[in-house]
Amino acid sequence: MDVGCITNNLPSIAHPPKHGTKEDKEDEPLVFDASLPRHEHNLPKQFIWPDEEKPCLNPPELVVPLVDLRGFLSGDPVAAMEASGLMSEACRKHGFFLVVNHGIDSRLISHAHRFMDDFFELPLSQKQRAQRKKGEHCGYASSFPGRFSSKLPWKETLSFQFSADKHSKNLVKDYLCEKMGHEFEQFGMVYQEYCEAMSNLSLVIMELLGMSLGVGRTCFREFFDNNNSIMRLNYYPPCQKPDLTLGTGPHCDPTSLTILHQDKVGGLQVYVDNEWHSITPNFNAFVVNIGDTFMALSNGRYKSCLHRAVVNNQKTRKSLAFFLCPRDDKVVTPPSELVDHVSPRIYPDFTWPMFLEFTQKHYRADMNTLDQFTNWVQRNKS
Ligand SMILES: C=C1C[C@]23C[C@H]1CC[C@H]2[C@]1(C)CCC[C@@](C)(C(=O)O)[C@H]1[C@@H]3C(=O)O
Ligand SMILES: O=C(O)CCC(=O)C(=O)O
Ligand SMILES: [Fe+2]
Repeated sequence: MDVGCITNNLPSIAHPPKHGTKEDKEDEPLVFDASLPRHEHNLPKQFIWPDEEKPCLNPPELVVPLVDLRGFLSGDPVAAMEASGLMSEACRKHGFFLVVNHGIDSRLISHAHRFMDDFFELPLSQKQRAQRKKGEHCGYASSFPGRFSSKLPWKETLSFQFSADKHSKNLVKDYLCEKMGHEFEQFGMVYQEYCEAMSNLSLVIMELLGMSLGVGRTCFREFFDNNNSIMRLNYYPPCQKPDLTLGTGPHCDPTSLTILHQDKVGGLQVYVDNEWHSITPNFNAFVVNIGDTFMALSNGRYKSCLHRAVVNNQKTRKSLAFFLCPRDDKVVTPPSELVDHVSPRIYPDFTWPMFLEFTQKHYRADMNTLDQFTNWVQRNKS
């Protein structure tokens, strides 16, 4: 896919087409309002994915390595070795692992889920106070009609920036209050606290990843110290034809590391050994996966893995995804220990803002994003 795939002006489903109508109305912007009556049996064609990408029924469950952080967090060197070894095995194969005993208060996680319900159940006009603008990654979006001309995801999202810089302590809260109004002060505070917890957990994981790659505990921790990350709330309403569409299409995360908490409904799937596998929800665990940017940082040793989200016809599904990203001025270059004549450089130097702009303005992230970005960087060099 290239720039041509990104277009806009789609028919509305805010007033669902009458049953059986062939053509949707082409004259209104598409809005996807979960509060609409869910009698819609004929999905608008833009939500119907090609046969080769439609979800498969009852995929096998992926046995995901479960990394217990308790020992490492209490300073036990043997536990640290065990944890980094488990991560190494997972990251060389499919890039996914679970972390438990992470030290994050379960009440904070529950509040974050509850406030998601409060937000996405608001009237559409209120959610649109935070409407995502064309070319930007923050804000409220529903199925991205303004971005893509087909294969629309069956979801609503709210995305916002988190900065670990000490001068940006209230960035999340201030953004959400500015967009939604000061009655969202508590909403903003919960996600400010949640993002701080995610950032701290990311740095712990980066220490273990550094150890597992033999570059030491501080290498990646320092690289992501003042991270400038993205928090995304994914809200997947029930769909009457869940076998025809996807909540989030197949992709590798372009970011560095994703820490995801999914609710008990389930729907995350990972492509391993040429087959889709489900990841069973576990409230006490975060699902962690390597992204494209960390794959480049590791000079290809660790894999950014293809995954997607399916929907169902009974229950709304929610997931909270924290996408770790380096500070804007950091150059993504693998540590020298990971580059030699046996393992030459695979990807060019880049900064995260360059890669993010590529995904927001030039290319819809899928399973080839990093390779397409590499080609784009090289074409724009000459
Ligand atoms: C940098 C990002 C772009 C996306 C959000 C974060 C990390 C994951 C990316 C995404 C989820 C991959 C699938 C396609 C996408 C358009 C989506 O379905 O939301 C991607 C996000 C985006 O470009 O908004
Ligand atoms: O909702 C999920 O389980 C996965 C979402 C995802 O992969 C993403 O937002 O990048
Ligand atoms: Fe993802």
